[in-house]
Amino acid sequence: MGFSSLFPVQVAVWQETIGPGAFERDLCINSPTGSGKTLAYALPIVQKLSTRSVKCLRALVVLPTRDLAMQVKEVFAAIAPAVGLSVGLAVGQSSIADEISELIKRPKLEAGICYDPEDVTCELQSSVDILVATPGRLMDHINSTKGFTLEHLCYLVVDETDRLLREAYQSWLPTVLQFTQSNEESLFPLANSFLSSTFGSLKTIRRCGVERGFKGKPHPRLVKMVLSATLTQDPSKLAQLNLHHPLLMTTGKRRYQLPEKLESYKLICESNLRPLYLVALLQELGEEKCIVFTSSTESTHRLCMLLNLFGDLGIKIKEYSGLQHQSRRSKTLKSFREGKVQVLVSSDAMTRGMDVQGVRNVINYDIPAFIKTYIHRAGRTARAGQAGRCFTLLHKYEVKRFKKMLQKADNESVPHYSVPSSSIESLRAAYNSALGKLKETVESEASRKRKFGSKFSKLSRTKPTDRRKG
Ligand SMILES: Nc1ncnc2c1ncn2[C@@H]1O[C@H](COP(=O)(O)OP(=O)(O)OP(=O)(O)O)[C@@H](O)[C@H]1O
Repeated sequence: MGFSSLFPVQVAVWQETIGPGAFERDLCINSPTGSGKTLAYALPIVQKLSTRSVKCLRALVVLPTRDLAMQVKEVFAAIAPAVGLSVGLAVGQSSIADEISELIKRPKLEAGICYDPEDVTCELQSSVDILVATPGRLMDHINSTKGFTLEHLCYLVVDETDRLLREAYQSWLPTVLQFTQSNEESLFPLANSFLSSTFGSLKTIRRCGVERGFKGKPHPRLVKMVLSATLTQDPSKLAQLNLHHPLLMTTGKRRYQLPEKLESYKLICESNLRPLYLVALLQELGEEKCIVFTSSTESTHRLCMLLNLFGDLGIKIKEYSGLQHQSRRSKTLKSFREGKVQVLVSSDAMTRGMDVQGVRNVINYDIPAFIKTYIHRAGRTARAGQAGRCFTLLHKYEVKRFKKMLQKADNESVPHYSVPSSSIESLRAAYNSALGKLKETVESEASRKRKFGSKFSKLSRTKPTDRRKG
């Protein structure tokens, strides 16, 4: 990967896993954004699985979004093949059938011998050792994919834990924990005897061990690593993970920590002039890659339209939000990574975990409601020890709240950043004209939607008749 040394969190996790800690405890890792948490868990898992002799699904990494899962898969893909391990992705990017064919190996068709695809006794095997998944697709495979089993799972990583614990996501967590319980408490006692009679089937036997540290826990137990830059320390939430002697690994005394080389600034302006200040700031930042965060998908859409109606700013600006289709979002992200787009206007879809090289600036167009959100948004810059800046546009009445919020991350003083008033004045005419055009665009978009909506409802009303005809 071109890295010459490990980052502190990677060294610490290595010590607790491959080093003297020997994976004896589950790990709760709270380390700032961009500190290298992905490799911190990927390295020991790959190291540990490098000696395996039979291929089966042994490590599962769960992430809240598709883009994030794809990013993490790339990290595993960079190191796992070197030791003969395969990595799979279950995020719903392709059809379920395509995904199944990537994840499950069917027995080879020998000359003259056919297998019955409905025959449950024919041995289906995992094609992957490590699976990176989003909760929804994971549940689809657990519920319906033949041959998909968590029976042999040894490692579970819950990345962006606080985000994943916030929602049930079809009860993926209790389901995974249930399927990795001791076999002695198996919900399907008959399945065990059936499986053992199947020729050549592989079994992982989890027993309630009596060894030191394993009392009352199945052994080999499922090792868990949970991570975030803002990891919850609420015991009632962490209890859902059923952790084994959990060890909290953290960089500072505080739960919230900003990257060392991040500089935070505030820009004070009237609410109605925010777009003007934003454009003036973007012009000052020039060609530098920048992410502008808004508070909702709708305001992301409107702001991006407005910026693009400003006339030729000489900056390529695109929208990235949960309102868009995944393929469109992925395309935009690719262009941003490649530097073909300089500014991304984003809703909180981009807030967590996304790692794009060379993002020098983050702008909070809307003040984040919580320090957690500030940390994750700001953390899209100043990654991997690089310098970065986070600007927050504020109304004067918001300054006090903002200061209080940043104190939670030990950030006492946030300097003012001012843009020259001459820049603001020179943009006024373009702003007024852009506002006029925006109104027209929004109206025409709304009427297109209405037309499409009525066509769609007409279609759905005619569908049963068509079906009857057909
Ligand atoms: N040992 C290393 N040397 C140099 N760069 C590294 C090293 N480890 C990781 N990186 C780089 O650091 C960047 C941040 O890593 P990563 O995305 O894992 O951070 P993170 O801690 O998970 O951040 P977040 O909390 O925002 O998800 C990535 O671009 C990664 O390639």
